[in-house]
Amino acid sequence: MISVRGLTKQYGAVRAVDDLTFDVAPGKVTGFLGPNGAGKSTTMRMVLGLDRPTAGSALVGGRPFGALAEPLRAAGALLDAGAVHPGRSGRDHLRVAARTHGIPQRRVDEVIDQVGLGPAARRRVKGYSLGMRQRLGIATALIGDPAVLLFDEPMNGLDLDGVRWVRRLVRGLADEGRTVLLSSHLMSEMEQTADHLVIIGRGRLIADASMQEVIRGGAGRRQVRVRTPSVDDLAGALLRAGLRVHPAGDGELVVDGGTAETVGDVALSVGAAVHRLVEDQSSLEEVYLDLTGDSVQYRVSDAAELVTR
Ligand SMILES: Nc1ncnc2c1ncn2[C@@H]1O[C@H](COP(=O)(O)OP(=O)(O)OP(=O)(O)O)[C@@H](O)[C@H]1O
Repeated sequence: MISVRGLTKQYGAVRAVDDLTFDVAPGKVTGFLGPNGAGKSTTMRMVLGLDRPTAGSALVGGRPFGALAEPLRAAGALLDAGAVHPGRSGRDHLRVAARTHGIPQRRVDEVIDQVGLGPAARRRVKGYSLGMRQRLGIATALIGDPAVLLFDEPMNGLDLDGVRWVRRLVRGLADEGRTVLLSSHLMSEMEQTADHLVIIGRGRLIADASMQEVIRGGAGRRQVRVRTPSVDDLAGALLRAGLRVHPAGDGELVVDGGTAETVGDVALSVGAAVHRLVEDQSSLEEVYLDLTGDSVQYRVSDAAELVTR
């Protein structure tokens, strides 16, 4: 369990994290989302005691990370996969991490297997691809067999296979009852992986809800597609019920704003047979863009303005 209360970080004039309060529960994958510069990494660093909060607190298992007797056993993290001594082999890096934290050396080979580093573990890190560095970073996070895991952009630099592997890995870790906080800009991956979402913008909390709730919250965009042999009757009844209706041809209507239940009930009330009824939910990407639209710090249009100045 991670508990964040009133967490705030001020860097000079920049309020990187602004009065954040949320919990990350065990047994779930919690996605941590926000535009560039929203404060995700700074929050994770404060959870791990790598940055001192200006105000508020971040606790791991009820205690500040810095106060934990065996920190790597309590929480493991992938923050910056580049932060590894380049002259060491991956295996040596893991051996040092294990030795420093009193973790049995057998864990080194276990995590090498777990992340699929294989024979590459004996090669120097400076020859690693970004994907191999990510795997090593994840192995380091796992070495203490921790109850809490924080992964900042673990899919960066991974190919499709690697991305799917991370998805299965984090799912498995959550299913074992661990607390998993995962940041990623890959919305479709997040939609498939996370159970719960914490969304921030400009350091502030925008949403803290289950994936279902967040996506349903985008219900303004929800559309229902209905096919009926009685297009005119049904369209008229839906309009009278206050819904917006667009004919989509081939006996199909697209209804804005309603749910499958309301459209089905209206059809029943006018005796219109329903041959197909589908609710198109917004994608996480659409809902996310709506939610964070006001808090995006850097926009393509801003960059274009800078170039033309
Ligand atoms: N050490 C620092 N000194 C000064 N400002 C900082 C420092 N670290 C972060 N910031 C600023 O704090 C804000 C939040 O940055 P942070 O890296 O936490 O965002 P993020 O959500 O992780 O972004 P990204 O998705 O781009 O990784 C940004 O405006 C950033 O420039």
